[in-house]
Amino acid sequence: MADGSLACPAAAPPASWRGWLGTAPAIPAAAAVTDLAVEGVSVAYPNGHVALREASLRLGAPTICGLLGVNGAGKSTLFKAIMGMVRPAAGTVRIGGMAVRQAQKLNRVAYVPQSEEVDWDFPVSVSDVVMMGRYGYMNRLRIPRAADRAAVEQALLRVGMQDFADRQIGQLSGGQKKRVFLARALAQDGRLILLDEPFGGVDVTTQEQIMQLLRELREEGRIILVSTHDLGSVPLFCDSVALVKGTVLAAGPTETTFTTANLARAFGGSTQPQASGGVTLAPGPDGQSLVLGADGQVLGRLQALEG
Ligand SMILES: Nc1ncnc2c1ncn2[C@@H]1O[C@H](COP(=O)(O)OP(=O)(O)OP(=O)(O)O)[C@@H](O)[C@H]1O
Repeated sequence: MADGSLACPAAAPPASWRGWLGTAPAIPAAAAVTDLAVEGVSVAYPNGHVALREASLRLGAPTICGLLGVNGAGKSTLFKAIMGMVRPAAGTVRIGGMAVRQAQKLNRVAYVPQSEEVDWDFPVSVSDVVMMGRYGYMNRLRIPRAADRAAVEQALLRVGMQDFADRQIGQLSGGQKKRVFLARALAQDGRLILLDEPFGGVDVTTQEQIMQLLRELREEGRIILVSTHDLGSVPLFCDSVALVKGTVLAAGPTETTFTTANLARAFGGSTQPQASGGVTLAPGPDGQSLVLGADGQVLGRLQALEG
C-alpha cells in the first residue's frame, strides 16, 4: 500500500473551507472488528410487512458464515439491518462492539450487493466504482490520494479486472460485475464483509475463484457473511451457517448445523422425497443426501451429515 501522500499536491484550502471539507476519519485501534452481534432484531417495512422477527446471530473473526434460506426468507433484510439501511423495530446490531453508524463511519463494513440492486446504466467506470470503496477514507471533496489509487489498483488486480478499469460498468458480463463489487469491498478494506448472492450467474471457475478469495479474506482476520442459494458449495467454504426463515432458525458450525433436519426446516422441504416447491432432500447413493431444487435438479450433496 502506498504511503498516503498526495499524488497532486494542492494549495491548502482557505481557512473558511476547512470545517466544511472535514478530514478523513482516522481509524483507532479500538475499531478492530472481532465480532458481529445481532440480538433480537425485528424489521418491518413501511407497508407493514414484518420481514424479520427477533433474529439473532453472533459471529467472531475470522470466519465465513453462509446465510441460507428460500427467496423472501429475510436474508437481504438482515444484511440491510447490519448495514443500517433499515432501522430495526426492535433489537440491536453491534459491530466490534460499536453501533452500526459508528462502524460505518470508520469504514469497517463492506457490502457486495445483489446484481439486481445496481443501476448498471449509471455512467461510471469500473475504477470509479471501486474507488467508491475509498470514499470513507477521503474528505468531503473526495479527491483520491495516492493511497486510494493504489488500493483501487491492487483490488482490481486481486480480482483479475485490471484490464477493465476504464470500462463502463454496464458493459461487463455478470461474473465481471460481481468481481468489480468484490474489488470495491477489497479497496474499502472492510473488516466485516457482507456478500449478497455472489455466486448468482457466475461460471464454475469464477465461483471457485470467489470462494478462494473469501478464504484469503478470512485468513486476514475478517468476518465474511455470505448469502447463497448454492447449497452444494456450502461445506466447501463456510465455517458456519445461519438458516433464515423470517428469523434466524439455527446458526452454528457447518458440521453440526448444516444438517438435513435444519435444511428441511428452513426450506420447507422434507427429509423424504416429495414433489413440492422449495428444496427437497432425498436419499442419494452411498448414504449421501441429495438436495434437489424445485425442478428436481441436484443442487448439492450433503455427505456424511446427520439429520
Ligand atoms: N422494501 C420492501 N418493502 C416491503 N416488503 C419488502 C421489502 N423488501 C423486502 N420485502 C419483503 O420482505 C421479505 C424478505 O425479503 P428479503 O429481500 O430480505 O428476502 P431474501 O431472503 O433476501 O430473498 P432472496 O433470496 O429472494 O434475495 C419478503 O417477503 C419481501 O417481499
